[in-house]
Amino acid sequence: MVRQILKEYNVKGGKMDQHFLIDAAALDEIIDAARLEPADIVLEIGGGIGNLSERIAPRVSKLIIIELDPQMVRVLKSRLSVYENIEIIQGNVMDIDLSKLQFNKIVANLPYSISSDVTLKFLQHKFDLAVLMYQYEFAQRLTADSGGKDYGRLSVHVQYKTDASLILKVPKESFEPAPKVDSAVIQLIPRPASYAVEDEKFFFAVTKALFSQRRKKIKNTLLGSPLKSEIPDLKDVLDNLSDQPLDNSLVSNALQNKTVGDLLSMRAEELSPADIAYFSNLLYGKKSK
Ligand SMILES: C[S@@+](CC[C@H](N)C(=O)[O-])C[C@H]1O[C@@H](n2cnc3c(N)ncnc32)[C@H](O)[C@@H]1O
Repeated sequence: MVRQILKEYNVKGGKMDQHFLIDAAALDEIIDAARLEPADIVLEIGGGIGNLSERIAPRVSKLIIIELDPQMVRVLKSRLSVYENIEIIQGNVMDIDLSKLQFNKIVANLPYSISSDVTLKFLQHKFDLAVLMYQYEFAQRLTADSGGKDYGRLSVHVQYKTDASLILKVPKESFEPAPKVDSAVIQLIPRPASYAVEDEKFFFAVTKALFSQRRKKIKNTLLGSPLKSEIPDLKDVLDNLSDQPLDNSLVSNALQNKTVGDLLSMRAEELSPADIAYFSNLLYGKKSK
């Protein structure tokens, strides 16, 4: 079906991250995961030839599609003309102010070159649920637990804001043209974190600093990081906190009965998002405001 459409409209794909999902079962699973309701307003990034869009539009009150490629916009307009509830915006999602659009769900087979930036952009907005296709390795990073190589800054950021689950692995053969790598569908459900963060901006800055040198011990990483510009006497602050016991009720199993000094001699990937929030709150108290 999708191959036929590509032929009919003479769409080759390959440029602008254009890999079209041809597996109907995978398309249906994406739709199921979005738990679409008649009142939903869905934002789709990269409509392509409309293979996801045509499954979304009949089930919701409105579908807003942002698509970069004018050729794809023409195909979308031609193929989806029967639906009166679709708004197509031609442009780069990274240049579009999403706060000007009203939507409560996001469904997209994303352009992989902007995976990180567009995900962080989504997380600045309010929405109920997102179902997003990523490159498989990237999807693993989003859902990774602390302790492994996939766990990093992005995992902390995404898991602080949402419950993130990998719901489907999609092999490269499910796309036309096939990309070089496999993909996976992630469901994001925003919710308040179970731990407190005193200052979000500072928490993100600490997280970024912690993972800037993931093989080094935390103390050395921080002292060589831009965090020094936020806390000029960072070395003294860390030395003075060193003997302070961590609050067992706020930190993960890996940090039970440990001191700040013990934490500083660990590596960032050993800290859970809650541990990083706890540590960032400690440092925030020492930051000159
Ligand atoms: C992986 S394809 C997905 C197409 C289709 N939705 C599907 O599932 O088969 C990504 C789509 O995003 C579009 N695109 C690429 N970069 C974009 C950007 N920065 N903003 C909006 N759309 C973009 C491409 O033209 C392409 O149609």
